Amino acid sequence: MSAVERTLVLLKPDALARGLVGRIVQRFEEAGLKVIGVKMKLMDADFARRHYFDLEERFGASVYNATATFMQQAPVIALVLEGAEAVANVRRLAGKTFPNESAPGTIRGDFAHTSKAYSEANHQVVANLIHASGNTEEAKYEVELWFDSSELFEYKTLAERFVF
Ligand SMILES: Nc1ncnc2c1ncn2[C@@H]1O[C@H](COP(=O)(O)OP(=O)(O)OP(=O)(O)O)[C@@H](O)[C@H]1O
Repeated sequence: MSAVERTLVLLKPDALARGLVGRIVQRFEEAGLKVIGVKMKLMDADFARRHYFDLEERFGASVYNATATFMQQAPVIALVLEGAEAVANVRRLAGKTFPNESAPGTIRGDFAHTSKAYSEANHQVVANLIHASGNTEEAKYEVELWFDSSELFEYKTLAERFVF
């Protein structure tokens, strides 16, 4: 079933360090997605564990530790995006986990280039610029983890909410 959905995006420390915040947000806006929530936050170890609660189980302790440490080294920008099938569409715009496998035209494919092999040789950190919720269940969990409902903008009219 297709629907208007909300999804969480994190602009990771490499996106901020490289000055790509505006260009990445522009990609989502150009695709018709609306920003309905935004904040900057320095994650602590507890919050990183809550955000990446299944990463250690999926990829092991070294990937978890490297990712959690990387995400805590500088603030990230969290966005809630709203649009038609926003979860899958944001993943499509983001590209694959490893930027070298991401098609040109995607955010990771256009603005990054490193590979799994490079990541393995460099402390298991993949500089892939953004996080995007993986599915609708994860999106619900992550939006509620990062934002209070009072921090999200509710579009009041169909014209405001319309997604192209
Ligand atoms: N093999 C790996 N080596 C290094 N880091 C990894 C590896 N696998 C996953 N990660 C890190 O964990 C994050 C989450 O992994 P996941 O498989 O959910 O990736 P994704 O769905 O492409 O990205 P994200 O969930 O961050 O949007 C990745 O974005 C990356 O930062």
